[in-house]
Amino acid sequence: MLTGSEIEDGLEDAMRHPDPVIDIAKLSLTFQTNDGPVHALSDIDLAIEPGDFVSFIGPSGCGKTTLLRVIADLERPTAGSITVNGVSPEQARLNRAYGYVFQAAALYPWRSIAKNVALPLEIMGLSRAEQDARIKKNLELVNLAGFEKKYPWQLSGGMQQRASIARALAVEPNLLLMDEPFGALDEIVRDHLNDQLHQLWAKTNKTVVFVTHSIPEAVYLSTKIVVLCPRPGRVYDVIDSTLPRERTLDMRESEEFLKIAHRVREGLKAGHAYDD
Ligand SMILES: Nc1ncnc2c1ncn2[C@@H]1O[C@H](COP(=O)(O)OP(=O)(O)OP(=O)(O)O)[C@@H](O)[C@H]1O
Repeated sequence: MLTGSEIEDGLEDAMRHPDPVIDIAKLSLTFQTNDGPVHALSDIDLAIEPGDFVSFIGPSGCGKTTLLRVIADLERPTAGSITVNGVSPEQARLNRAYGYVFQAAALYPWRSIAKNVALPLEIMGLSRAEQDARIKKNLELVNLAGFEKKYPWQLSGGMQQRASIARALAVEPNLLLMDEPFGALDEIVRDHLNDQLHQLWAKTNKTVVFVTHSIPEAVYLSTKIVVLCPRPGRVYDVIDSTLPRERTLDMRESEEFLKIAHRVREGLKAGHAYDD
């Protein structure tokens, strides 16, 4: 039988080393195409802890979206293993473990903002009262309270993207998967949304996996930055951020920020050199 102090030690250890939300080992994915095999992902090892904000960054074609799609069970790996919340990606998808945000807001133009957020909740068969409560809570979280009755075309691009984040959050996942959600927006709007996303993450304590091409965006938002390189798509570097969890946009001028950005840039350069 375990003694009290052994149980305490075990609990402390579990708090220090929580079970990863995403655990990837020796994972590869090869697409078979008419032009021959495409090695989109090769030998990926990665653990993502609860509450992490992880960015995948790398040049076009290095497998960022494919890796996100594997986590979401939209692609199946050809080798290796992956668990999401301790179960297979398929089971995690069935458990509605994650919300997925695409590059385009992908809102239905004939539905109001509230009705767009409600869509997955209708599919889940939630009561009307529960749907209304979740719509209200999540639109408030993304600062869109008061826009329930508007249609997507009445909102700016940034607001539409916030609405699509509210829709992803409405299923109450512990994991948010975001594929270049701000890639199509101008820099000022993007800065603003990065700030809001950071606050939202800090408030909700979700685990976020975020695909980006932008070094400042990755460094500003992430607790962990995964630098990928192409042909075959693989992990070149994993950087645990030394910035405090609380972030402000003016930190982007700090020495620490520039040091991390430099390391990401070096990784991207080295990955390209392999390709040339
Ligand atoms: N369904 C598919 N069939 C065949 N090849 C594919 C498929 N999906 C992706 N690929 C290939 O796999 C590789 C990785 O693609 P992926 O879209 O994951 O890269 P990415 O890093 O997200 O690129 P980008 O930054 O341009 O979005 C590329 O060579 C791509 O052409």
